[in-house]
Amino acid sequence: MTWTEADTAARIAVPDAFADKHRRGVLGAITGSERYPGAAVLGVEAAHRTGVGMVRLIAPRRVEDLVLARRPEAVTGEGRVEAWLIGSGQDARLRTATLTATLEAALGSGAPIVIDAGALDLAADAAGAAVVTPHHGELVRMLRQAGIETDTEAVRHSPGHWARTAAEACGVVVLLKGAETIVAAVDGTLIAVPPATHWLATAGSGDVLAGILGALVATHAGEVHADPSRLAELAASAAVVHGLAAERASGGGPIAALDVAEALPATIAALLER
Ligand SMILES: NC(=O)C1=CN([C@@H]2O[C@H](COP(=O)(O)OP(=O)(O)OC[C@H]3O[C@@H](n4cnc5c(N)ncnc54)[C@H](O)[C@@H]3O)[C@@H](O)[C@H]2O)[C@@H](O)CC1
Ligand SMILES: Nc1ncnc2c1ncn2[C@@H]1O[C@H](COP(=O)(O)OP(=O)(O)O)[C@@H](O)[C@H]1O
Repeated sequence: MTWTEADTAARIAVPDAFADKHRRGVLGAITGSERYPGAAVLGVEAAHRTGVGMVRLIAPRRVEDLVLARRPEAVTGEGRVEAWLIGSGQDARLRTATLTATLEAALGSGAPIVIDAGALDLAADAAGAAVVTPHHGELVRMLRQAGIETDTEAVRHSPGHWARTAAEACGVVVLLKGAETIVAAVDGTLIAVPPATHWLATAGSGDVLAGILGALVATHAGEVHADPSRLAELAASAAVVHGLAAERASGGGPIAALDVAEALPATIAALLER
């Protein structure tokens, strides 16, 4: 199955007269680190520009300061959230015990969760519906952790096969990034995403994708609770929005990751007008 723009437009939660920032959905983001603070900036920016009630960021002070300088809308510290985004801009090898405990609390909360980059090794601890967003190298690491041996060349050759293998082995939705983006549902169903501009192969564009997906999950958290299979559809929708925003930002030329995030509102408006 190939996910279309019409499928994607149907997964955008448009606020109505009864909307308020809490009802629309609050995304909790545990992202960024001293080493990669920018990833948190990119993810929070992308989440706001995709449309979400609120973003609560839990991060070191320097990360908070940088995010707030760009997005004063973000709220820092703990509080009620409908969904989580964790791991972007983190390195599992450098993780402190405090950060591990914070991530484990989010994973154990039962709220739907988007697991990226430096939290992928904790995916098995998710108590609720979970979607992981690895690139090829990260997928190989996840599979190894599950006792399945492969390499990036094999994943590049058969991305659908390896995404499905990881989804079934780990019990999570897998959004496998790369020149070709594929989503594997927990039951092994594959959803193909139309190819995006290759200008997307630039640092931080994956952090933007994670923020888009976080916002889509936070604004559909009730539906995901009722039917966890919805998560794969939201993952495919995030990838389509990401690709369209990249196309719009690029116009045929180079892009920086933040350009993709900035193009999100016009991209979503165009999708809804279809
Ligand atoms: N501005 C920022 O703060 C940025 C932070 N980032 C963060 O940097 C951390 C490390 O991420 P990386 O992916 O760089 O490092 P990783 O340690 O995950 O992997 C990089 C290694 O994996 C290999 N690899 C194999 N297949 C790959 C593929 N398809 N794409 C990319 N690398 C592949 C590369 O050769 C490289 O040696 C993550 O937490 C990420 O979120 C990056 O997103 C870049 C931008
Ligand atoms: N050759 C390519 N063509 C199109 N999109 C690509 C290509 N390579 C990577 N991408 C996309 O760019 C993003 C890169 O994400 P990721 O590898 O996590 O990078 P980063 O960690 O720097 O954010 C993903 O959305 C991926 O699908």
